[in-house]
Amino acid sequence: MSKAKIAPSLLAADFGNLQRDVEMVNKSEADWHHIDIMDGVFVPNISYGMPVVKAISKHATKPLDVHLMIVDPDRYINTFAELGATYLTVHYEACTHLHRTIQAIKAAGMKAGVALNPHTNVNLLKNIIKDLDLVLIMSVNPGFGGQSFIENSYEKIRDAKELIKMNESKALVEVDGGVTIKNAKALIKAGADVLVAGSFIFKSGDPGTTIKELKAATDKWSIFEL
Ligand SMILES: O=C(CO)[C@H](O)[C@H](O)COP(=O)(O)O
Repeated sequence: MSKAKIAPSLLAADFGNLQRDVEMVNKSEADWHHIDIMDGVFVPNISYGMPVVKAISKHATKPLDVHLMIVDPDRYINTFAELGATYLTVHYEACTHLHRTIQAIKAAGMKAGVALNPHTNVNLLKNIIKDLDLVLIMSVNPGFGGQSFIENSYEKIRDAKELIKMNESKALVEVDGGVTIKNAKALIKAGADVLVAGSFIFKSGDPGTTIKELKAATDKWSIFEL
């Protein structure tokens, strides 16, 4: 099996020192920059918008993994392509015409992901899974960092992996919310390919070292213990 990727969530970064924190991720052993866009409508919080993503993109040297927690995401697909997003993930619950949205993301040159809220059944993706590059299992209710991990997420990760396998999809399984070094092993064992971690990394005393430790631990589990 391939090694799990680490995607630090910049939602937990110090916005007064955003360039410093983006450069810390550049220099670290993390794989992607995870960028959370919240509109105050789909989720009860507003994070940041295009000017901030533009500033992140200017300094980031790793793939931008953009998670849209917004209604009607089709309006901004081309904008995020221009801003340099590698992955663009929309919410299943926010898309009336999900197939059309996914095709538009791919036509704009990005990899397409679908995120599922904690209550949303993974099997609802059955008819679109072959078209996806990423399935994002939300392991907290989206909108805020620093929440507790929802335990039934392990089962959803297993379900997503099974659906991907059954349909010969190449989609990666990403998990987001309440991820720490304590649950990382179980998440990888359940089938997670990408771990998003915000508070655990940025609220630690030394984020670069925390990423290194998380990466070292996940590499070990990916190779030797599963
Ligand atoms: O999408 C998100 C919130 O909606 C965040 O990426 C997620 O919550 C990560 O934060 P933390 O690791 O602090 O839980």
